[in-house]
Amino acid sequence: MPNSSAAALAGNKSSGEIKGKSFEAFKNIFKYAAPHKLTFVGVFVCALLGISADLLQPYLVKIIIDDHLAQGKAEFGFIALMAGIYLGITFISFLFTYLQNNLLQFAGQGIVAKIRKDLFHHISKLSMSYFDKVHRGSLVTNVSSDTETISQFFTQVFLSLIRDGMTLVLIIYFMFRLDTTLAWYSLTILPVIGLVAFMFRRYLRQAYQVTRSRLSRLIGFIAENLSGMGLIQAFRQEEEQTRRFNEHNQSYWEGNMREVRANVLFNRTFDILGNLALVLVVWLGGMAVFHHTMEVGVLYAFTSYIRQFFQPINQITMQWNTFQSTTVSMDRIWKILSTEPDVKDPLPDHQTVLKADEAHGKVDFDHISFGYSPANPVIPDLDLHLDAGEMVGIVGTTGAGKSTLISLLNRFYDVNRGSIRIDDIDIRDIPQQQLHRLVGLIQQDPFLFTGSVLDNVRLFQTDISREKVTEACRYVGVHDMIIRMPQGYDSLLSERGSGLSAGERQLISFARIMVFEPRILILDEATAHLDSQTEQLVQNALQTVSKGRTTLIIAHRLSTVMHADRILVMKEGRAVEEGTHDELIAMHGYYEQLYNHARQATEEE
Ligand SMILES: Nc1ncnc2c1ncn2[C@@H]1O[C@H](COP(=O)(O)OP(=O)(O)OP(=O)(O)O)[C@@H](O)[C@H]1O
Repeated sequence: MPNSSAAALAGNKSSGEIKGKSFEAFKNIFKYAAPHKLTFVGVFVCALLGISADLLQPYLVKIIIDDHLAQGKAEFGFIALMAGIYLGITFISFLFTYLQNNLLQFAGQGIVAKIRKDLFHHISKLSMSYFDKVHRGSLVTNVSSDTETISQFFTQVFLSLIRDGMTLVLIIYFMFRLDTTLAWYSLTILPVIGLVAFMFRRYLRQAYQVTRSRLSRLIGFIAENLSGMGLIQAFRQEEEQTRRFNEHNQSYWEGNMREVRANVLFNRTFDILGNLALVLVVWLGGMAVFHHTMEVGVLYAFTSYIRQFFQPINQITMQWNTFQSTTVSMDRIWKILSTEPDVKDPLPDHQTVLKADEAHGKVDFDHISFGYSPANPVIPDLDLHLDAGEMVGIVGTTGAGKSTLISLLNRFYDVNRGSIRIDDIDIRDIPQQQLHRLVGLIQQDPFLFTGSVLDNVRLFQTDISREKVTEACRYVGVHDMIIRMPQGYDSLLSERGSGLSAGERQLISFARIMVFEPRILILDEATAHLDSQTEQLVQNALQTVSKGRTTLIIAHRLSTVMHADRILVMKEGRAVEEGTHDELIAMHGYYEQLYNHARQATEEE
């Protein structure tokens, strides 16, 4: 995964450019560590004390052997004192290692929690055009596993660099202190270690990347299947999907096994090298002891150090993989954090305040032009004006640009040419938060959050009272249904409100409108999925909700818009006809064709 993503991220840029970008990402993500500077100093001090205590132990035994036992001095008091000091050192090592781990976790988790918070907040501010381009699944990966990789960097890689780096330096120091010649001999093994580490590193990285990419494919497959479960069962695809799942599962298992085998091989090779070094030390040191040029205690301490010498090297090498995936994760996260939204709030001195309770709701689309790619306009030129409180229906063929018009009024995108004004104020001059309080949107499939009915109606704004919510629900005719639920308004709705019918979900979204009272109301195919009986219920609610609000209704079913004050007929991004239902029928034009077509379909049904 890291490699392919890095490649995707880099596109066809030169490696110099990529390195520059990675460095920038590293620098910026590292800024998150700045507030934890003191904690890191604490980690460093604790690590130094913990490791020193660890490495003093063989030295202490050396003193006991050489200065006392070998000299034939068997002073019980002294040995007991040394044993006490040994125990004390063990306790100090435990204490500082414990403190160092806790401090590092505290800083690491704090850093990542802040990155995750900023990332989520930033993503929620990005424009719709961004979500058109980016796969949502990869954003989920960014927020979950990329931040987790960064967490591993601060808690594991960083720890390894500090702890294992210092251990190595101190071991080398003690070895040279004990016997310079034997220390030099021991270090001859270093180039071999370097070569083995280099060879394995490449192989391990490849194995790791393969496993990661197979895992994300497996996760993607599960997510896709869960969201399409209804369709899978309806088309009896269970067996086929299980077969495909097994393929993904098997391939992930194989990748994992390859990674495990490579890891075991690498660790065992290191063990063999460690034992070879030990044999070398015992052989050379034994000879020296035999010829009385070295004390037995020195040989004991040396063998202890050489045993400990390989572990930190092994650890640092293993962390290299995590370090590489961290670079990729930091790149990806920084790429998101540095993305500017296309739709921006006005600068403070250009802002115009338009509060929902003070606005009239007059809307003007002044010769607007828009295309998702500017070269390919979906709406070439549209001029539409809505009076305050007017209800306008928009009909037209699929792809005529009706939903696009709504997205533009909500400022999910900005127009390429012309302007949209509410109460004569360009919507680009209104802060987006105010604009979204002014304009209420009801979509074909209303989005319900996991939470109680109460919170879904008031959108988790606890300052809105239960009474206000109940009143709104009564108003739109959904109260009776809610109180029949086991916990009434406190009943928990599952993901996207899957426990409710389409009509019930729609009525709850109408209640939201009543609670938030926007001046302008937009319904985008709000009744498309409803049977005619439920549609009637929703129509009644609509009459209630739209009273006194400027309302824009997009509908395929002409019955939904027939009673609007005015109907606009759109074709290929242009308004081709306009008038009341009767006027449009009298024109014998495109609307009449749509109407006759719809009537024929109803009769056939
Ligand atoms: N996010 C997008 N990115 C690129 N093109 C888009 C996007 N959304 C819509 N389009 C294109 O813009 C055109 C207008 O789409 P729009 O959804 O506004 O039509 P519509 O009239 O609402 O259609 P329908 O009645 O089927 O919902 C279509 O050609 C569509 O393919």
